[in-house]
Amino acid sequence: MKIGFGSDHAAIELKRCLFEHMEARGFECVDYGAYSLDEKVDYPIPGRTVAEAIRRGDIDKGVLVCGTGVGISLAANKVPGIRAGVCSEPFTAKMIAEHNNCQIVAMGARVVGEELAKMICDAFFDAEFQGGRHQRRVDLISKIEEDYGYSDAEIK
Ligand SMILES: O=C(CO)[C@H](O)[C@H](O)[C@H](O)COP(=O)(O)O
Repeated sequence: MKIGFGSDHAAIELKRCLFEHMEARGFECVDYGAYSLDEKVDYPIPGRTVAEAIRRGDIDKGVLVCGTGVGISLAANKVPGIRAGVCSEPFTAKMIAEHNNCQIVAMGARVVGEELAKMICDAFFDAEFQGGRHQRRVDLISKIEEDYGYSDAEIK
């Protein structure tokens, strides 16, 4: 499993911490920025970058962090086929994998501390999509993209 990491300026340190944690667990990890504490990076940029990397098949899943996790997940969720969920505890992280088949877990660096964030990551990556009735619901999410005509849009 190859995991992509992205953050804005507010969450660079948490991203680094989670990157090192998942790398130590044996996952192949790729850092898509932000890289410097000196530079402001608007959250839609890393959110879009990581989501598009998943859509292209460059990586399998992603971890996105900004101040709250909300802005960066909103951006990622605009990319067709991508499902990102914001989590501030491990139970929801397990559920977004098992029920929602999310490819991205998002967190807020101004919301969760490092140890809790690691537990959230572990819960997400240790869980598997359960299919069954959940597949029907995920398909209904995809149908929204189809009905609006952007499910097969090319990456610009
Ligand atoms: O987008 C956000 C909320 O969903 C994030 O919290 C951002 O990190 C935040 O807006 C950044 O704010 P800053 O005052 O520019 O550091």
